[in-house]
Amino acid sequence: MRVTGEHLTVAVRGRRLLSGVDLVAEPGSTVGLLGPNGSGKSTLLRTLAGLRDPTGGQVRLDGADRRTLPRRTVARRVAVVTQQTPADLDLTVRDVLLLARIPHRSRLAPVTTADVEGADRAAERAGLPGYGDRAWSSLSGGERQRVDLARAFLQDPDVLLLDEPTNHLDVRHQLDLLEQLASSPVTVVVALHGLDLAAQYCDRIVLLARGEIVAAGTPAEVLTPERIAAVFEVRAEVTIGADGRPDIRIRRPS
Ligand SMILES: Nc1ncnc2c1ncn2[C@@H]1O[C@H](COP(=O)(O)OP(=O)(O)OP(=O)(O)O)[C@@H](O)[C@H]1O
Repeated sequence: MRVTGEHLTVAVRGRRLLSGVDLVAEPGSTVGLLGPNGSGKSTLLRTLAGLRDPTGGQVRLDGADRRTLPRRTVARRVAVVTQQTPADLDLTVRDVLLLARIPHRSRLAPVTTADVEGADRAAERAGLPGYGDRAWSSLSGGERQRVDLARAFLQDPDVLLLDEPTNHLDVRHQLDLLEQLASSPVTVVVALHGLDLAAQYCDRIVLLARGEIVAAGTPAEVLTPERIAAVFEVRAEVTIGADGRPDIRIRRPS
């Protein structure tokens, strides 16, 4: 499914959080949103996800205005993982995973054994075997994040919108997740802070600063030392590898 943001503007009390942002995520591609703190990455993701209405512009899914599509269709086809999962949910890991199947079940249909088995298998795939009965609130930050991501995949969506999904993950789980995203047929838009990981795994990068797009294109086109210095105010050495992707080394300030 193609995700398009057309000239998206978001303003709150006269302050522009996004200004005329255009973005296209082609079916099956992985698009990375990069930018400094407060540059508008979460606002853009939440707007694409329909969690926030744009003040101007529109979001299209395969060309159709998102607002004209039935809610249930969108809930089935678009999975969202934001940074704002409440910590005090009185739910088990299995309960949280079962939420993924709600848009796929007919109304009032009970949870089936197959649903429960599917949820437990998803926990196992997330590296959390036997965690089904564990209280959600007892999980570590990284474990919660892995369950959240497992829930998104269990939804079997066409589009995944992820806000900093690696921020609690150890390095191996970061790589596992990005491998999974890059190799899946799902269209992914993902906000990331790691320039090196984004460069290695994303098909395209959209670089934001102060609510506007500074650059968009392949990682090699966008992540040049000059642009990294201008936007992030750090010095970086960039070499292009045999695969055409930039290898980014952030230097200690001298
Ligand atoms: N509801 C709101 N009211 C006022 N300002 C807001 C609101 N939501 C976000 N902002 C502001 O909009 C700007 C963009 O925020 P956003 O969370 O989109 O940035 P971000 O790029 O995701 O940042 P980070 O890297 O820190 O997560 C910030 O300056 C933030 O303070």
